[in-house]
Amino acid sequence: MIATICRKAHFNAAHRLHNPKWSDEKNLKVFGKCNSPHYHGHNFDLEVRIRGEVNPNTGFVMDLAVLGNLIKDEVEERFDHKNLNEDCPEFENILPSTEYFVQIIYGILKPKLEKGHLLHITLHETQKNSAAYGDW
Ligand SMILES: Nc1nc2c(c(=O)[nH]1)N=C([C@H](O)[C@H](O)COP(=O)(O)OP(=O)(O)OP(=O)(O)O)CN2
Ligand SMILES: [Zn+2]
Repeated sequence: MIATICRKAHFNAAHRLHNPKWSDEKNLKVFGKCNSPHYHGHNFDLEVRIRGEVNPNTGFVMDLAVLGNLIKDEVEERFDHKNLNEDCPEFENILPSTEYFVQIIYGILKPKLEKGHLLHITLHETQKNSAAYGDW
């Protein structure tokens, strides 16, 4: 039997949307208040879904506590209370949009999973804004 499990996590981070290839005027026009040179913060909510075969001996696709620790060690420790533009090498040449951020988190977690486990991530930047990326 195939099932999908989900673990949620939460962290805070600051960012600024600014494309260095553009003038300050164009950045302000495109990104508006998100271009503020003083940055702004978000309370990010993360949903990590794993799809795979249910192990008949445990009833688990994967132990959710193990998945929780993986997210804590690899994602929360790395990004919580960080300035994405200034503190995180992952964003050195990448805009810290939700679309790119969710793809970066996928790239961090995917190699840590068992072969055969599919991964799908949703990252909520605000209660209204989110992006998703994954194997399905
Ligand atoms: N496709 C995307 N659009 C936007 C992103 C993004 O990551 N992907 N990010 C932002 C900003 O980070 C911004 O901080 C949040 O945007 P916005 O919805 O304008 O802000 P609010 O939550 O304050 O929404 P209100 O409707 O003004 O309450 C922008 N766009
Ligand atoms: Zn923002």
